[in-house]
Amino acid sequence: MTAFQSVAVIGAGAWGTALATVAARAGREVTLWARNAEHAARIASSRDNPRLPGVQLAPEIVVTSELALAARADMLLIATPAQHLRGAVNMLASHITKPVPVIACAKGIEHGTHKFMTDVIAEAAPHAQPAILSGPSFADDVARGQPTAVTLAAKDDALASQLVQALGSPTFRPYHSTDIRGVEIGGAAKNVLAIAVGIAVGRKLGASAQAALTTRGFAELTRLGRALGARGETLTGLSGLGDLILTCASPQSRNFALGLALGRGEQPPAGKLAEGEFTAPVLIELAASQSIEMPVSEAVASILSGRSTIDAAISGLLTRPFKAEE
Ligand SMILES: NC(=O)C1=CN([C@@H]2O[C@H](COP(=O)(O)OP(=O)(O)OC[C@H]3O[C@@H](n4cnc5c(N)ncnc54)[C@H](OP(=O)(O)O)[C@@H]3O)[C@@H](O)[C@H]2O)C=CC1
Ligand SMILES: O=C(CO)COP(=O)(O)O
Repeated sequence: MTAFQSVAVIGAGAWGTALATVAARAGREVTLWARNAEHAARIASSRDNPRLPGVQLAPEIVVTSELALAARADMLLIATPAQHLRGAVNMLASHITKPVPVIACAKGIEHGTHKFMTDVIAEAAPHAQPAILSGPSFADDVARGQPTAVTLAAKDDALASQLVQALGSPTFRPYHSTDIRGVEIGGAAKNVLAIAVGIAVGRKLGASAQAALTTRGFAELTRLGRALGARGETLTGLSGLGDLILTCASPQSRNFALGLALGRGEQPPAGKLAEGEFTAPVLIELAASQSIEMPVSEAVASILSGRSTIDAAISGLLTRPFKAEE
């Protein structure tokens, strides 16, 4: 028996829809909230979400645009884009009058404030118990019940463990942790690094370059993580190295796909959320504030902002002074 019988997922996108399926598979009573009433009604009747085509939503999942209805759940999963998470939690705040786990499922760092998702939750909803869920998990794979493992971190280890029990199943295996910041850094940075690797592949630099760039990207992710107090086992775990490996190796990743298109000189896929595009500028601001070098992320930010061409950025990385590996 779980302490959390009912789950509400806020944000009926690809990831929110997949997470609703996860919670239903785990035996929870599930409500999926969409901000748009028409979108909610269409999903409720068709059981199909255009943001996750080909996946039939389980009949027992309630789909609504009524926030008060969703907010009644024992635990809330926030699956909006990272830059919109504050807005969503602000809307929920008046409904959260007692301690309720609010799990950030978005991967990013807030523009302007440089805040990570759980800090945004804490600010926007003081009664919330913030947690973060992140790891190598494509929504389509998860929704189809393919085996997936992620990290779920909360400040309190017992709470993290209870949340794992509430959501876990043989095909969705969350590992609990108390290293909230370490989990958040991995999920945010990997999206930026995936754009870089996608560019390299789009430029046909070869599999060796793809491996080198992924590895050196992990080195800078680790540098920032250590500076912000992340644990080694988190950075080398599912939410760090695990998600980086996944996202840097497959065009199924929208961030990798964005980089691939840029590298090929093509238009990026339309209407697809690539969080790394939004995270890049704030990630390098954060790194600079910690005096941490993140050359790969810097290159991505300069390409995306138009400050540098792809060829100049690649040349800049390849002509960096030789140094000891760390
Ligand atoms: N897709 C994936 O494989 C995975 C995604 N994630 C993370 O999940 C987060 C969401 O991504 P994903 O679901 O893929 O993105 P999608 O683009 O598929 O969906 C985003 C959802 O957020 C909603 N939304 C947008 N703006 C707001 C807002 N201001 N307030 C409330 N809801 C809003 C959208 O509503 P509307 O439809 O009305 O526009 C949409 O339902 C990202 O941070 C991503 O990194 C994590 C793991 C896997
Ligand atoms: O976070 C994800 C996989 O873990 C989804 O990756 P993209 O956002 O790059 O599609």
